[in-house]
Amino acid sequence: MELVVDIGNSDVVFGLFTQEEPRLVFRTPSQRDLPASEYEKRIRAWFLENALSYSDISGIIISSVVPNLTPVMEEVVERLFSVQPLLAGPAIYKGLSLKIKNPYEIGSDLVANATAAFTYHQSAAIVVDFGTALSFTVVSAKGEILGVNIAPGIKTAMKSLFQETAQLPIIPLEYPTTFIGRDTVQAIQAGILVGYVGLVKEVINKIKEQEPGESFKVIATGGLSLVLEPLKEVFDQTDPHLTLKGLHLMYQKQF
Ligand SMILES: Nc1ncnc2c1ncn2[C@@H]1O[C@H](COP(=O)(O)OP(=O)(O)O)[C@@H](O)[C@H]1O
Ligand SMILES: CC(C)(COP(=O)(O)O)[C@@H](O)C(=O)NCCC(=O)O
Ligand SMILES: [K+]
Repeated sequence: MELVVDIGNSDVVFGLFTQEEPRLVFRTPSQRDLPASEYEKRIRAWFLENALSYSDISGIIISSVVPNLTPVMEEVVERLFSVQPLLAGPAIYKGLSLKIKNPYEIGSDLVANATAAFTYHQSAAIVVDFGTALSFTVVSAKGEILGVNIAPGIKTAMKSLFQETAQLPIIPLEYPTTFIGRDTVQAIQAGILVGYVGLVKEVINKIKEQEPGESFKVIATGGLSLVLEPLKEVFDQTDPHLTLKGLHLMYQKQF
């Protein structure tokens, strides 16, 4: 059984794989200042709750877009499982070519998204990841990563509005039923959620305009991928575990 670890800016997500779909997934906040012992405690609790045994883990891959947490998590999994983890990075990006300036700059989570999209669909793809950042990873029909677009994630935009103003509250991320806010919560929901639907559509349209020869599948993933209901019709597929699955594929492609 393989353990896949996706260290994002909001959460660390762990997935256990024996086949294409993860058997179990565990999500825990990615706090940059926590010691290894705290993450070890959380993984131990997860294994205990699910009656899993450490010796069942035969391989591990870690993707991290939070450099401080990379050595912490490497230390934890080596100690718990006595397995040397593979670290997702340019040395193991197999099967995709990167048409970007610097392969070390792109987030390994985004390469994992592209790997899964291209492996499953064998077509050009735009992967929209609704994480701490909102990202668009563009893959050609030849399996080249053409580039990435990055905007603040939905929750990140909402939190920064709260932090930068005296009177605006944190609001539930629910798509509004009215587009003219009659109280502050409605006003922010209408501004952010309706605005983000437009942002996503416009970025996808511009990507398509720039690459008229490609026929893109549009795939959504990330913790907030279901929040913008009107985008359902824009996405060919929504897969909350796409990044984990891409990392698992990346692991398998090494052997
Ligand atoms: N099922 C869910 N429903 C609502 N929010 C979620 C869900 N899963 C994750 N989230 C939230 O979505 C946000 C983005 O999560 P994620 O995509 O894991 O971000 P990152 O990869 O940047 O850590 C986080 O604030 C997370 O708590
Ligand atoms: C774009 C990201 C911030 C997304 O991270 P996430 O929202 O999943 O935490 C991350 O992939 C990253 O730090 N990338 C490096 C910059 C780049 O991909 O060009
Ligand atoms: K992510």
